[in-house]
Amino acid sequence: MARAVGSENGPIWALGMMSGTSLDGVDAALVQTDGTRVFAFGPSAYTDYTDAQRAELRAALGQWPDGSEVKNAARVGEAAHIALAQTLVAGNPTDLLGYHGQTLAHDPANARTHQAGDGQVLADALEVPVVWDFRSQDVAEGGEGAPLAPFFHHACARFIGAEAPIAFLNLGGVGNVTWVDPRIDAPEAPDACLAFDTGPANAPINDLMQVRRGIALDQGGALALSGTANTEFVQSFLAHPYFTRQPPKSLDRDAFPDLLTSVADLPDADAVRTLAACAVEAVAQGMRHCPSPPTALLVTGGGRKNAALMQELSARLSVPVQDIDDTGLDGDMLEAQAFAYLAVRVARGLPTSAPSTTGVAVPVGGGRVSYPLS
Ligand SMILES: Nc1ncnc2c1ncn2[C@@H]1O[C@H](COP(=O)(O)OP(=O)(O)OP(=O)(O)O)[C@@H](O)[C@H]1O
Ligand SMILES: CC(=O)N[C@H]1[C@@H]2OC[C@@H](O2)[C@@H](O)[C@@H]1O[C@H](C)C(=O)O
Repeated sequence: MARAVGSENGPIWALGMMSGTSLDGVDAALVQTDGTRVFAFGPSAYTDYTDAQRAELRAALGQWPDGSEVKNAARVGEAAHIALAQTLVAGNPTDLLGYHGQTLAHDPANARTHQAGDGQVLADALEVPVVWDFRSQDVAEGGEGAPLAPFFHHACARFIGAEAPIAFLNLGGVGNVTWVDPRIDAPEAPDACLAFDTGPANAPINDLMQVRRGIALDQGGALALSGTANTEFVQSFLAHPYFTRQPPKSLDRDAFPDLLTSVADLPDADAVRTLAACAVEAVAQGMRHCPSPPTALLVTGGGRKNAALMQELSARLSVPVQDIDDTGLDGDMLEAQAFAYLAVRVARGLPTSAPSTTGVAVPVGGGRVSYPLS
């Protein structure tokens, strides 16, 4: 029965799971899709990593599969994903799983990307076929391996009935933008999407809060709102060659390793406000690459709850900036839903990225499928 997943054409229920770069926890969400259209969104769930789990994952950041901390990280990640998936699989029909795994290292220039864990372990534990290792094929064929959510954004734009170009901004640990034209049917068509990572977003803010205040994030952006950005620093940040590179382009979580030390002399509030301003300016630079002005910028990911980021985005951009939840989509679950959608595309032999989304030479369907042994 499991092997029929790829040969049927109708909608099925897929459970997508994502553990993002901010290392906060795991998102899981069900989507009913045929790999082209979204038919319905199902229940979702989230689990925070414990401090111990987060520390074990963090210890493996930057490591490749032979790294000394990788086995631990894989075990921790798999266990957290399995426990969360069980809560959803038990009560909901689930035909397929999309398992992204924690990105530990990402180096598309050298055709390498590494997400922790093994889909076979999940398939066996959950008794559901699992699509995983979504990014390797893309980087092997010359792509950036990221972002991969753009095809799903295209489907979402059509789901909400958008009739003109619209953009999605994910403010996770890293920021990424997808510009989509929903009037074009196939997301892999050359003019349907343009996508790229904008720059650091919440990751440096979280890191700073952790180092200076011993807390995980700047709740609501309150601390940033009480500070003032150091514009000189923001300008020097913008001189980084990443911002003049043409998209598609992607970033590793720690691609700007000097950010925190550079704001070391600023008071906490000014330092965090400066990092927020950097994230916003990176988006503003990125928006210049859009083929046409979008009708709106729909902000998804945890950063949409940071009022400093949202206020500055609105002030800085000429397009309307909107919390994606206002459209009826779920900004907390969009990435997990993306990997549900992409899993079905992989199972059905449809591409998951294209020259316009990752810079890959031709549209490519990444991902491996593991079937339960029993
Ligand atoms: N209420 C809030 N106030 C301020 N910031 C918040 C709030 N909620 C979440 N965030 C920020 O958003 C982050 C989580 O966002 P999200 O879950 O979208 O990131 P991610 O999926 O881990 O990263 P990525 O998309 O880069 O893989 C948190 O680590 C925090 O920085
Ligand atoms: C290599 C990797 O895991 N990249 C993530 C990260 O987090 C945000 C941004 O950087 C994006 O490129 C990507 O994730 C989303 C889900 C994507 O592939 O669309």
